[in-house]
Amino acid sequence: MNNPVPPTNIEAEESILGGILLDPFAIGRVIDLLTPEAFYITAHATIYRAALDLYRQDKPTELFSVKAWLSDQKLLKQVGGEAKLIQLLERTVSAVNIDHLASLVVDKYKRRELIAAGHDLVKLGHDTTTELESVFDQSEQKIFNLTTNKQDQFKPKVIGDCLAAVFAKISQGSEPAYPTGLGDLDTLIGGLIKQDLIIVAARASMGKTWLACHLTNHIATTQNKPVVFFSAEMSSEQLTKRLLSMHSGIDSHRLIHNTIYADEYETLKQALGTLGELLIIIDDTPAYALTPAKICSVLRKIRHERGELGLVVLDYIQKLGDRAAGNRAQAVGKFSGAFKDIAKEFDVPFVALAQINRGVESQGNKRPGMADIKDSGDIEQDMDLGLLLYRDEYYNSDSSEPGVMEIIVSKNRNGSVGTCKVGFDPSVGRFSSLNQK
Ligand SMILES: Nc1ncnc2c1ncn2[C@@H]1O[C@H](COP(=O)(O)OP(=O)(O)OP(=O)(O)O)[C@@H](O)[C@H]1O
Repeated sequence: MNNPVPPTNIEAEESILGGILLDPFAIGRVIDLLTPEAFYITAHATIYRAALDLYRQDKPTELFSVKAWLSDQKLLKQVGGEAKLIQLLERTVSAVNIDHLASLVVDKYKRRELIAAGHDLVKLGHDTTTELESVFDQSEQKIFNLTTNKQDQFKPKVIGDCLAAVFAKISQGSEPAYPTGLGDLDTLIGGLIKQDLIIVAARASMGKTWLACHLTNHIATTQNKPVVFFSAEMSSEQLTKRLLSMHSGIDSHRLIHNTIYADEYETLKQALGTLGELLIIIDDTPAYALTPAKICSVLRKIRHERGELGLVVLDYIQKLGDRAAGNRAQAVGKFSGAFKDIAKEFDVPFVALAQINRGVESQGNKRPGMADIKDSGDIEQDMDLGLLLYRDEYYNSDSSEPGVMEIIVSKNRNGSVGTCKVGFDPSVGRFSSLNQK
């Protein structure tokens, strides 16, 4: 196979360096974007490194200083001597376009990185001594590292910059949180806050998925932003039927079994219309294939095509990863850490459902606590908000509180803890605020 010339933009590299030699303030405009590694020509990277070092020492980056620095480091000859620096300077008229030129150089650098990652993937593919799953994981990670701009997004900021951003948000009245539509819960938690990892935990069949459907539907309806539901538990068909049941009020079991009554068709059609308007995106990749890298790449694509995300939901955390692995708590902890990072990176609330240990059944008071979360690992530290669900009628058929779900706010980094009660109809997954009845 012939080796094509790697993507480069030598002219832009030269103009950037010329601009830096010409204008003492120019480097400050590209320093966050451009690293020395981004230059294809080694001599260019060395000259840029010299300028960076001078800039960090608060020294000018003009010809004489750069030449002196290179000479002191015995690098002047290597980069082509003083003649090279003069040539760069003479070819440049101004540094006015330096930011744009930097983005062109970075673009080519990332393409070269992609090609290098491609070669690594080929090597990984040939390495039959490594388990296929690990090969896939490593491959995804390589691409993930390339496509995330975490360094750019999370670079250190001086407090003045933080204050400016904070003030802009306050004066725009920008919403840091999305109401859940359940008044009492919103009073306690102040809505679902962007960048928070929210864990909704309960025993099987308590209503976690229904609550996730409610939040999905409410945020998609009120915020008009994409809500992405990763359903490792149910197929997209089952989940769609759940959402359709919420909208139509038609019993979910009958929808699941495709046995609706003739007089329900009209209602069904209306529900199809309203639900079809919402930007709810279901990803039912099976649990074994659903890695944080995969979640990120799906979210990145959706954000690119549809704009800022409103909510991410995952059903459910213990279903992911190698379930036969020895240390499940560690494995689950790895996921919760990754979900917190995703919430931050995408500036979105991330709701992850979680199972509760069976042990809670043997307690006198069957209301779960944080310690009851299965394979809890680091979940407790990673989460910003912990919601534990409890229904008395789940345990007592003659419960004095039928149709009521308790939402126990057991951890809340941004507000109070406590319990609120909401109305819940499990046949159609509808939730209501009891105080507003
Ligand atoms: N059509 C229906 N009529 C009555 N109850 C229903 C109906 N559909 C679902 N349910 C009830 O809703 C509850 C299931 O809710 P959901 O699936 O949200 O629970 P979950 O906590 O996510 O459970 P799991 O972890 O098992 O998935 C169960 O108690 C089930 O009996």
